[in-house]
Amino acid sequence: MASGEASISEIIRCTNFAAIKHKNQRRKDPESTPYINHPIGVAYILTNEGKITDLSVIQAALLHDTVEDTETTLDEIKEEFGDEVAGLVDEVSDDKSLSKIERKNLQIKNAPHKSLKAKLVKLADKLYNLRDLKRATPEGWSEERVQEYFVFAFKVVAGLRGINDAMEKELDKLFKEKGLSDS
Ligand SMILES: Nc1nc2c(ncn2[C@@H]2O[C@H](COP(=O)(O)OP(=O)(O)O)[C@@H](OP(=O)(O)OP(=O)(O)O)[C@H]2O)c(=O)[nH]1
Ligand SMILES: [Mn+2]
Repeated sequence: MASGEASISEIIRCTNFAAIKHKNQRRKDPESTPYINHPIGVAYILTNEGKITDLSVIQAALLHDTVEDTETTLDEIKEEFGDEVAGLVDEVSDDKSLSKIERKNLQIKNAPHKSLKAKLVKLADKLYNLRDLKRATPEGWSEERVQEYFVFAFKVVAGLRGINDAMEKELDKLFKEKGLSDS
């Protein structure tokens, strides 16, 4: 079998796994969009805009919120998708036993030390979420909370820069609209 065909099968297997894991979860927008739209959209930002075709990065993107937000364990990811993908999912997962403030601060602090592949997933995750915030305000979020998320994302992205011009330019457009800029 050609390697491209093998990758297509792997990507669909991975998408199916994530869809099953997120099946009962919805986004926080007023329409309660199915949660799986987010990991699929993150993977699509990576291929379509980031021009990333590395299989492990795309798999990690599809799986990136399974361990953090569902019952899925890293061992399960390892069993199904191997050590590299499991390592990437681990790198992009917050430790949910910590307080929200601690988790957010750790993301800012740790971003510069992540692997290149994990940084790519994190950039695409933030780009998706900021576009989503622009599209619809999550239920119960004030304008202040939206702005706080932009400021938080800006600080995380500061530690992820210099790796993908296309995604960084798109992020900068959104930051600029919110009065955030590097210079
Ligand atoms: N913009 C937006 N976000 C939504 C929506 N529904 C769910 N989310 C998720 O909410 C998280 C951001 O909300 P917060 O209040 O900051 O975080 P929390 O869910 O962890 O408490 C993101 O998690 P994450 O992907 O793990 O990213 P991050 O928190 O690590 O940045 C995002 O994917 C929605 O409708 N719009
Ligand atoms: Mn996410």
